[in-house]
Amino acid sequence: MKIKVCGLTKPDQIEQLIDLKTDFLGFIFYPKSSRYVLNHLNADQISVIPHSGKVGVFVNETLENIVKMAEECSLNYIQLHGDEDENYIDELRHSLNKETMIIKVFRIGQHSENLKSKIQNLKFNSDYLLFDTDSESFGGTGKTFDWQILNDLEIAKPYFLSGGISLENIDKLTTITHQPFALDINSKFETEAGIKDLEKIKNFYEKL
Ligand SMILES: O=C(O)c1ccccc1N[C@@H]1O[C@H](COP(=O)(O)O)[C@@H](O)[C@H]1O
Repeated sequence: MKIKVCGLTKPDQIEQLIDLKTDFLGFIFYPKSSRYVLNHLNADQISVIPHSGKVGVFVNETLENIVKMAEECSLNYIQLHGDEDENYIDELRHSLNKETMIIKVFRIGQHSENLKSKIQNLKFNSDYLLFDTDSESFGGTGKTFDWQILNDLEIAKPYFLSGGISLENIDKLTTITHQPFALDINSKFETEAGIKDLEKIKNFYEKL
């Protein structure tokens, strides 16, 4: 199973994660987040990171800004973490470089009764799905959702599992029938927002 480490802000930590063969490096491009990458790194610094799994996380951002950031930062994946609809994704697809993949997020909360029909009716114009816990801040809360909900869905795309994944709950992964393509870890592996605890991440790799 692949691993994405999200919310990166520090060049030395990015280097260490590359040495650990981390599959995806996640950068938050949501200005309201405490992990907003452009407060720490500029576009050139992100662009030269030697990795083919650079993911930019956006929340209800304009198409123009996403395309600009994708180009300037040489992003390989765009993670749409807001309320972007299928028309928006179609437009984005046509505006992005052909090699750039799109990950559409479904935030699962208390009002997710119609999630099943939403997923079943999708045109699936994204390349990947990502399931995270819903919250007012959109993500990065460290809270999990009930993973059993996934057992009730037909998931027609490879998906990232996210939302409060930690060393403590990773054992429960076996209760999910359709296994994730990748695990997305973030706030449970930090000493403070945007600063990763590399020892914890190494333990996580060993536990998998
Ligand atoms: O991390 C953030 O600050 C953030 C802000 C807004 C949208 C998404 C964000 N992060 C994403 O949230 C999930 C889960 O994180 P956590 O493990 O619950 O802390 C992850 O996909 C991040 O990409």
